[in-house]
Amino acid sequence: MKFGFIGTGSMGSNLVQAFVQSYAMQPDHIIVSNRTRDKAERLALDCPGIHVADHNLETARKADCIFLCVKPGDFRHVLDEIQDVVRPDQYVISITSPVMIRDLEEHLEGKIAKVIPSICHAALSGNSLLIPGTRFSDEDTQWLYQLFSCISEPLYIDEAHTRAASDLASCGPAFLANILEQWTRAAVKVTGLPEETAVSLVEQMVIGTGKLLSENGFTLQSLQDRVAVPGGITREGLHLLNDAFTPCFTRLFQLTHMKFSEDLHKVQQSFQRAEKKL
Ligand SMILES: NC(=O)C1=CN([C@@H]2O[C@H](COP(=O)(O)OP(=O)(O)OC[C@H]3O[C@@H](n4cnc5c(N)ncnc54)[C@H](O)[C@@H]3O)[C@@H](O)[C@H]2O)C=CC1
Ligand SMILES: O=C(O)[C@@H]1CCC=N1
Repeated sequence: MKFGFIGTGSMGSNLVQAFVQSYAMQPDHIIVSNRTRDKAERLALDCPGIHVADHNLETARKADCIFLCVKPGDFRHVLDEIQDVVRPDQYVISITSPVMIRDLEEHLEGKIAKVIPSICHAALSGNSLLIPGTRFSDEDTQWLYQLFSCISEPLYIDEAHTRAASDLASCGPAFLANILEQWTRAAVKVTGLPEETAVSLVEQMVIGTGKLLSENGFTLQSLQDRVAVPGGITREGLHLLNDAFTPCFTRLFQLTHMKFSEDLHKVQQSFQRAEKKL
Protein backbone atom coordinates (compact mmCIF):
# COMPACT_ATOMS: atom_id res chain seq x y z
CA MET A 1 0.00 0.00 0.00
CA LYS A 2 1.26 3.51 -0.85
CA PHE A 3 0.81 6.33 1.66
CA GLY A 4 0.60 10.01 0.72
CA PHE A 5 1.06 12.96 3.07
CA ILE A 6 -0.15 16.40 2.03
CA GLY A 7 1.47 18.89 4.41
CA THR A 8 4.80 18.05 6.02
CA GLY A 9 4.82 20.57 8.85
CA SER A 10 5.09 19.64 12.51
CA MET A 11 2.50 16.85 12.55
CA GLY A 12 2.80 15.58 8.96
CA SER A 13 6.54 15.06 9.54
CA ASN A 14 5.95 13.58 12.98
CA LEU A 15 3.58 10.99 11.51
CA VAL A 16 5.88 10.05 8.64
CA GLN A 17 8.83 9.66 11.03
CA ALA A 18 6.81 7.62 13.55
CA PHE A 19 5.36 5.30 10.90
CA VAL A 20 8.82 4.74 9.40
CA GLN A 21 10.47 4.30 12.82
CA SER A 22 7.84 1.71 13.80
CA TYR A 23 8.23 -0.15 10.46
CA ALA A 24 4.48 0.35 9.81
CA MET A 25 5.42 2.03 6.51
CA GLN A 26 8.39 1.49 4.20
CA PRO A 27 9.97 4.81 3.16
CA ASP A 28 9.75 3.88 -0.54
CA HIS A 29 5.97 3.48 -0.11
CA ILE A 30 5.60 7.08 1.10
CA ILE A 31 5.00 10.11 -1.09
CA VAL A 32 4.83 13.61 0.36
CA SER A 33 4.05 17.12 -0.84
CA ASN A 34 4.13 20.47 0.90
CA ARG A 35 3.29 24.02 -0.16
CA THR A 36 6.95 24.93 0.24
CA ARG A 37 8.86 22.02 -1.29
CA ASP A 38 11.94 22.68 0.88
CA LYS A 39 10.15 21.40 3.96
CA ALA A 40 9.25 18.14 2.23
CA GLU A 41 12.82 17.81 0.96
CA ARG A 42 14.13 18.23 4.53
CA LEU A 43 11.83 15.41 5.68
CA ALA A 44 13.16 13.23 2.87
CA LEU A 45 16.70 13.83 4.17
CA ASP A 46 15.60 12.56 7.58
CA CYS A 47 13.73 9.58 6.10
CA PRO A 48 15.77 8.44 3.10
CA GLY A 49 13.71 6.69 0.48
CA ILE A 50 10.49 8.72 0.70
CA HIS A 51 9.43 10.38 -2.53
CA VAL A 52 8.80 14.13 -2.71
CA ALA A 53 6.00 14.83 -5.18
CA ASP A 54 5.94 17.90 -7.42
CA HIS A 55 2.42 18.80 -6.26
CA ASN A 56 -0.53 17.56 -4.19
CA LEU A 57 -2.21 16.11 -7.28
CA GLU A 58 0.68 13.69 -7.71
CA THR A 59 0.43 12.65 -4.04
CA ALA A 60 -3.33 12.17 -4.30
CA ARG A 61 -3.09 10.18 -7.53
CA LYS A 62 -0.30 7.83 -6.44
CA ALA A 63 -1.33 7.05 -2.85
CA ASP A 64 -3.82 4.42 -1.68
CA CYS A 65 -4.13 6.29 1.59
CA ILE A 66 -3.86 10.08 1.66
CA PHE A 67 -3.17 11.93 4.90
CA LEU A 68 -4.33 15.56 4.95
CA CYS A 69 -1.97 17.32 7.37
CA VAL A 70 -2.68 20.99 6.70
CA LYS A 71 -4.28 23.58 8.97
CA PRO A 72 -8.04 24.30 8.84
CA GLY A 73 -7.60 27.47 6.74
CA ASP A 74 -5.73 25.54 4.02
CA PHE A 75 -8.29 22.77 3.59
CA ARG A 76 -10.48 24.32 0.96
CA HIS A 77 -7.52 24.97 -1.29
CA VAL A 78 -6.24 21.40 -0.92
CA LEU A 79 -9.70 19.87 -1.47
CA ASP A 80 -10.20 22.01 -4.59
CA GLU A 81 -6.88 20.73 -5.89
CA ILE A 82 -7.39 17.01 -5.30
CA GLN A 83 -11.14 16.41 -5.48
CA ASP A 84 -11.19 15.42 -9.15
CA VAL A 85 -8.59 12.68 -8.69
CA VAL A 86 -9.59 11.09 -5.37
CA ARG A 87 -11.19 7.70 -6.04
CA PRO A 88 -13.80 5.83 -3.96
CA ASP A 89 -11.31 3.06 -3.12
CA GLN A 90 -8.76 5.45 -1.57
CA TYR A 91 -8.52 6.20 2.14
CA VAL A 92 -8.39 9.88 3.08
CA ILE A 93 -7.38 10.64 6.65
CA SER A 94 -7.70 14.16 7.97
CA ILE A 95 -5.86 15.09 11.15
CA THR A 96 -7.65 18.41 11.61
CA SER A 97 -10.39 18.68 14.21
CA PRO A 98 -12.50 21.61 12.90
CA VAL A 99 -13.06 20.04 9.48
CA MET A 100 -16.12 17.82 9.78
CA ILE A 101 -16.28 14.35 8.25
CA ARG A 102 -19.58 15.13 6.51
CA ASP A 103 -17.94 18.10 4.71
CA LEU A 104 -15.01 15.96 3.64
CA GLU A 105 -17.38 13.27 2.40
CA GLU A 106 -19.26 15.90 0.41
CA HIS A 107 -16.07 17.06 -1.31
CA LEU A 108 -14.16 13.80 -1.78
CA GLU A 109 -15.19 10.40 -3.03
CA GLY A 110 -12.73 8.44 -0.87
CA LYS A 111 -13.20 6.58 2.38
CA ILE A 112 -12.83 9.37 4.91
CA ALA A 113 -11.69 9.19 8.51
CA LYS A 114 -10.55 11.77 10.99
CA VAL A 115 -7.63 10.84 13.22
CA ILE A 116 -6.28 13.34 15.71
CA PRO A 117 -2.66 12.49 16.46
CA SER A 118 -0.29 13.66 19.17
CA ILE A 119 3.35 14.70 19.34
CA CYS A 120 3.69 11.72 21.76
CA HIS A 121 3.69 9.43 18.70
CA ALA A 122 7.31 10.55 18.16
CA ALA A 123 7.98 8.30 21.17
CA LEU A 124 5.56 5.69 19.79
CA SER A 125 3.16 6.48 22.61
CA GLY A 126 0.10 8.61 23.46
CA ASN A 127 -3.46 8.22 22.21
CA SER A 128 -4.47 8.72 18.60
CA LEU A 129 -8.17 9.63 18.39
CA LEU A 130 -9.98 7.68 15.67
CA ILE A 131 -13.22 8.76 14.03
CA PRO A 132 -14.03 6.55 11.02
CA GLY A 133 -16.44 8.11 8.52
CA THR A 134 -19.64 6.64 7.09
CA ARG A 135 -17.85 4.93 4.16
CA PHE A 136 -15.57 2.93 6.45
CA SER A 137 -16.53 -0.75 6.63
CA ASP A 138 -15.71 -2.84 9.71
CA GLU A 139 -12.67 -4.13 7.85
CA ASP A 140 -11.52 -0.59 7.03
CA THR A 141 -11.95 0.42 10.65
CA GLN A 142 -9.90 -2.55 11.80
CA TRP A 143 -7.18 -1.63 9.31
CA LEU A 144 -7.11 1.96 10.61
CA TYR A 145 -6.86 0.74 14.19
CA GLN A 146 -4.00 -1.62 13.31
CA LEU A 147 -2.13 1.10 11.48
CA PHE A 148 -2.30 3.58 14.35
CA SER A 149 -1.54 0.94 16.98
CA CYS A 150 1.96 0.76 15.43
CA ILE A 151 2.71 4.27 16.68
CA SER A 152 0.20 4.91 19.49
CA GLU A 153 -2.69 3.68 21.62
CA PRO A 154 -5.66 4.26 19.30
CA LEU A 155 -8.94 5.29 20.88
CA TYR A 156 -12.29 5.59 19.13
CA ILE A 157 -14.08 8.81 19.96
CA ASP A 158 -17.32 10.46 18.94
CA GLU A 159 -16.76 13.37 16.56
CA ALA A 160 -18.69 15.61 18.98
CA HIS A 161 -15.94 15.04 21.57
CA THR A 162 -13.06 15.81 19.22
CA ARG A 163 -12.13 19.10 20.82
CA ALA A 164 -12.18 17.97 24.46
CA ALA A 165 -10.35 14.72 23.70
CA SER A 166 -7.82 16.51 21.56
CA ASP A 167 -7.23 19.16 24.26
CA LEU A 168 -6.11 16.34 26.54
CA ALA A 169 -4.29 14.05 24.10
CA SER A 170 -2.86 16.47 21.53
CA CYS A 171 -2.62 19.91 23.15
CA GLY A 172 -1.88 18.17 26.45
CA PRO A 173 1.89 17.77 25.98
CA ALA A 174 2.22 21.53 25.37
CA PHE A 175 -0.09 22.41 28.27
CA LEU A 176 1.77 20.08 30.62
CA ALA A 177 5.15 21.41 29.48
CA ASN A 178 3.90 24.94 30.12
CA ILE A 179 2.76 24.10 33.65
CA LEU A 180 6.07 22.43 34.42
CA GLU A 181 8.00 25.38 33.01
CA GLN A 182 6.06 27.85 35.14
CA TRP A 183 6.71 25.65 38.15
CA THR A 184 10.48 25.66 37.57
CA ARG A 185 10.45 29.44 37.08
CA ALA A 186 8.67 29.86 40.41
CA ALA A 187 11.18 27.54 42.08
CA VAL A 188 14.03 29.74 40.84
CA LYS A 189 12.31 33.01 41.70
CA VAL A 190 10.92 32.09 45.13
CA THR A 191 13.67 29.82 46.45
CA GLY A 192 16.83 30.68 44.52
CA LEU A 193 17.27 27.07 43.32
CA PRO A 194 19.56 27.14 40.24
CA GLU A 195 17.46 27.00 37.04
CA GLU A 196 19.36 24.03 35.63
CA THR A 197 18.70 22.03 38.79
CA ALA A 198 15.00 22.96 38.84
CA VAL A 199 14.54 21.95 35.19
CA SER A 200 16.37 18.66 35.65
CA LEU A 201 14.37 17.80 38.80
CA VAL A 202 11.06 18.48 37.07
CA GLU A 203 12.00 16.54 33.92
CA GLN A 204 13.11 13.48 35.86
CA MET A 205 10.04 13.70 38.10
CA VAL A 206 7.67 13.74 35.12
CA ILE A 207 9.48 10.83 33.43
CA GLY A 208 9.24 8.84 36.67
CA THR A 209 5.58 9.73 37.11
CA GLY A 210 4.84 8.57 33.56
CA LYS A 211 6.51 5.25 34.32
CA LEU A 212 4.52 4.81 37.53
CA LEU A 213 1.30 5.38 35.58
CA SER A 214 2.24 3.19 32.63
CA GLU A 215 4.19 0.36 34.23
CA ASN A 216 3.54 0.27 37.96
CA GLY A 217 -0.24 0.24 38.21
CA PHE A 218 -0.62 3.69 39.72
CA THR A 219 -3.62 5.92 38.97
CA LEU A 220 -3.77 9.71 39.26
CA GLN A 221 -5.65 9.30 42.53
CA SER A 222 -3.45 6.59 44.05
CA LEU A 223 -0.34 8.63 43.25
CA GLN A 224 -1.69 11.54 45.25
CA ASP A 225 -2.73 9.25 48.11
CA ARG A 226 0.69 7.59 48.32
CA VAL A 227 2.67 10.83 48.27
CA ALA A 228 0.48 13.01 50.48
CA VAL A 229 1.16 11.64 53.96
CA PRO A 230 -1.49 12.63 56.51
CA GLY A 231 -0.67 16.02 58.02
CA GLY A 232 2.26 16.42 55.63
CA ILE A 233 3.45 19.09 53.21
CA THR A 234 2.04 17.62 49.98
CA ARG A 235 -1.55 17.72 51.31
CA GLU A 236 -1.23 21.49 51.87
CA GLY A 237 -0.02 21.90 48.30
CA LEU A 238 -2.83 19.75 46.88
CA HIS A 239 -5.46 21.94 48.60
CA LEU A 240 -3.97 25.03 46.97
CA LEU A 241 -3.75 23.36 43.54
CA ASN A 242 -7.38 22.21 43.71
CA ASP A 243 -8.51 25.78 44.41
CA ALA A 244 -6.28 27.32 41.75
CA PHE A 245 -6.57 24.82 38.89
CA THR A 246 -10.28 23.97 38.88
CA PRO A 247 -11.38 27.41 37.55
CA CYS A 248 -8.29 27.59 35.32
CA PHE A 249 -9.02 24.29 33.54
CA THR A 250 -12.73 25.15 33.22
CA ARG A 251 -11.68 28.36 31.47
CA LEU A 252 -9.17 26.44 29.35
CA PHE A 253 -11.87 24.16 27.91
CA GLN A 254 -14.18 27.14 27.32
CA LEU A 255 -11.39 28.93 25.48
CA THR A 256 -10.38 26.01 23.26
CA HIS A 257 -14.03 25.31 22.43
CA MET A 258 -14.52 28.98 21.49
CA LYS A 259 -11.50 28.87 19.17
CA PHE A 260 -12.73 25.56 17.75
CA SER A 261 -16.17 27.11 16.96
CA GLU A 262 -14.49 30.06 15.24
CA ASP A 263 -12.32 27.73 13.11
CA LEU A 264 -15.30 25.53 12.32
CA HIS A 265 -17.27 28.57 11.18
CA LYS A 266 -14.42 29.81 8.98
CA VAL A 267 -13.97 26.37 7.40
CA GLN A 268 -17.72 26.07 6.72
CA GLN A 269 -17.74 29.54 5.14
CA SER A 270 -14.82 28.63 2.90
CA PHE A 271 -16.66 25.48 1.76
CA GLN A 272 -19.84 27.47 1.04
CA ARG A 273 -17.87 30.01 -1.01
CA ALA A 274 -16.40 27.09 -2.97
CA GLU A 275 -19.86 25.65 -3.65
CA LYS A 276 -21.22 29.00 -4.87
CA LYS A 277 -18.36 29.22 -7.36
CA LEU A 278 -19.30 25.87 -8.92
N1 LIG B 1 1.09 19.92 15.95
C1 LIG B 1 0.34 19.05 16.68
O1 LIG B 1 0.76 18.60 17.77
C2 LIG B 1 -0.99 18.61 16.17
C3 LIG B 1 -1.54 19.14 15.02
N2 LIG B 1 -2.77 18.69 14.60
C4 LIG B 1 -3.38 19.28 13.42
O2 LIG B 1 -2.58 19.03 12.29
C5 LIG B 1 -2.77 20.06 11.31
C6 LIG B 1 -1.41 20.54 10.87
O3 LIG B 1 -0.77 21.05 12.02
P1 LIG B 1 0.80 21.24 12.10
O4 LIG B 1 1.50 20.18 11.34
O5 LIG B 1 1.12 21.42 13.53
O6 LIG B 1 0.93 22.63 11.33
P2 LIG B 1 2.17 23.16 10.47
O7 LIG B 1 1.90 24.60 10.20
O8 LIG B 1 3.45 22.80 11.15
O9 LIG B 1 2.07 22.32 9.11
C7 LIG B 1 1.14 22.55 8.12
C8 LIG B 1 1.87 22.32 6.81
O10 LIG B 1 0.93 22.38 5.75
C9 LIG B 1 1.59 22.98 4.64
N3 LIG B 1 0.59 23.46 3.69
C10 LIG B 1 -0.24 24.53 3.77
N4 LIG B 1 -1.01 24.62 2.67
C11 LIG B 1 -0.66 23.58 1.87
C12 LIG B 1 -1.08 23.14 0.59
N5 LIG B 1 -2.02 23.79 -0.09
N6 LIG B 1 -0.49 22.05 0.08
C13 LIG B 1 0.47 21.36 0.75
N7 LIG B 1 0.91 21.75 1.95
C14 LIG B 1 0.37 22.84 2.51
C15 LIG B 1 2.43 24.08 5.26
O11 LIG B 1 3.46 24.50 4.40
C16 LIG B 1 2.94 23.36 6.51
O12 LIG B 1 4.17 22.70 6.26
C17 LIG B 1 -3.59 21.16 12.00
O13 LIG B 1 -4.92 21.09 11.58
C18 LIG B 1 -3.50 20.80 13.49
O14 LIG B 1 -4.63 21.16 14.21
C19 LIG B 1 -3.45 17.71 15.24
C20 LIG B 1 -2.95 17.14 16.37
C21 LIG B 1 -1.69 17.56 16.94
O1 LIG C 1 -2.60 23.86 18.28
C1 LIG C 1 -3.37 23.26 17.50
O2 LIG C 1 -4.26 23.89 16.91
C2 LIG C 1 -3.25 21.77 17.28
C3 LIG C 1 -4.49 21.03 17.61
C4 LIG C 1 -4.06 19.93 18.51
C5 LIG C 1 -2.69 20.21 18.81
N1 LIG C 1 -2.24 21.19 18.11
